[in-house]
Amino acid sequence: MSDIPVVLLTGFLGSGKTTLLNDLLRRPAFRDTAVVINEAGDAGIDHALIETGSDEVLLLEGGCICCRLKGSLNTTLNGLLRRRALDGFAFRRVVVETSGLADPAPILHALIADPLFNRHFSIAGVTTVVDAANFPSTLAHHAEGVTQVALADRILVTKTDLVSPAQLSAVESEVAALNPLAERHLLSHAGHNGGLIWLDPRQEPRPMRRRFAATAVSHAVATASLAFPGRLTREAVDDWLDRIGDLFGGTLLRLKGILQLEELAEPVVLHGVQGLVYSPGTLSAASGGVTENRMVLIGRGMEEQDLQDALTLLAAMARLAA
Ligand SMILES: Nc1nc2c(ncn2[C@@H]2O[C@H](COP(=O)(O)OP(=O)(O)OP(=O)(O)O)[C@@H](O)[C@H]2O)c(=O)[nH]1
Repeated sequence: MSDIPVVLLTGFLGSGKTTLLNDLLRRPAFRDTAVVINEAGDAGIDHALIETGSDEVLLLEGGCICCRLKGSLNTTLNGLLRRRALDGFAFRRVVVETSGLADPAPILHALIADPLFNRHFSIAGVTTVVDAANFPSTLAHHAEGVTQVALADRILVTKTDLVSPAQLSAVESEVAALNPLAERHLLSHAGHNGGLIWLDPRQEPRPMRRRFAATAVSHAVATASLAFPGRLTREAVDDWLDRIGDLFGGTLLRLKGILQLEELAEPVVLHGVQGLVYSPGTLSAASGGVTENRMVLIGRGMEEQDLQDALTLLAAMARLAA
């Protein structure tokens, strides 16, 4: 997979996204990063990153590219590709800082649905910043805050310096309940850990900590994951995707999988968001050596048992085809 990896950086208003980004952009290892910023209502970002720049795309000191979101994200990313071809703006990865009020699901959905995006880019994960000091009130009042955590591959808890150990532990429990599988990091000052925004570029779903994990969580977000042996046919996978599409429709927020297909030596990566599924390609043996099947499902407003049943069905199909 030689596409340009794109990380979505989400997190509620004021959680510390820009602080982390500023830190990331100062690191030599991230010189060739393009940053897309959703400007809507984000006055602070102007000061922090683009200051007086009136151009939509700005070459930052140190070599990173900073770009304001104009129109859709897809248009902006394609504009970046054009600038790369015309002006030689070289970049090898993209971080998209979403607005603090954004639900990442429709953003991922729009990217996945765009053939042009899939030709040039691939989704390298969702990093969500959680403000330890304000998380309880964010959860109580803003549904976007729930989805931002539920869909994350990596969660960075900021402002741990502003809360007591008991408060922090309550926040950690809430976060773990919403998303038991995401990698979590506690930051005492966000700016010192910007590099954590970036996920493992292998773009695979995170390894399962347990062979089977399914959790009923608050806010009606359920997560289930399964690692299972065997090989599947393409037809079996299509059939399973049709079935879970009929069953869950838009309530299935996210699907991530690595599947071993009968026809292919290397495992196939699957991404799905709100009913739409795509495969960015195969995982080379060099980038992980995954020999089993892995699937993660995240849904909203459904029974945990439904997700478990869907995964059990897929595992049964693999056994039949093995
Ligand atoms: N004490 C403390 N302050 C932090 C930490 N991380 C960020 N801040 C502060 O929190 C405030 C908001 O940080 P930003 O980085 O602007 O947050 P943001 O998520 O980009 O905010 P929006 O643009 O509104 O979505 C700033 O004053 C930061 O200095 C942290 O870990 N500890």
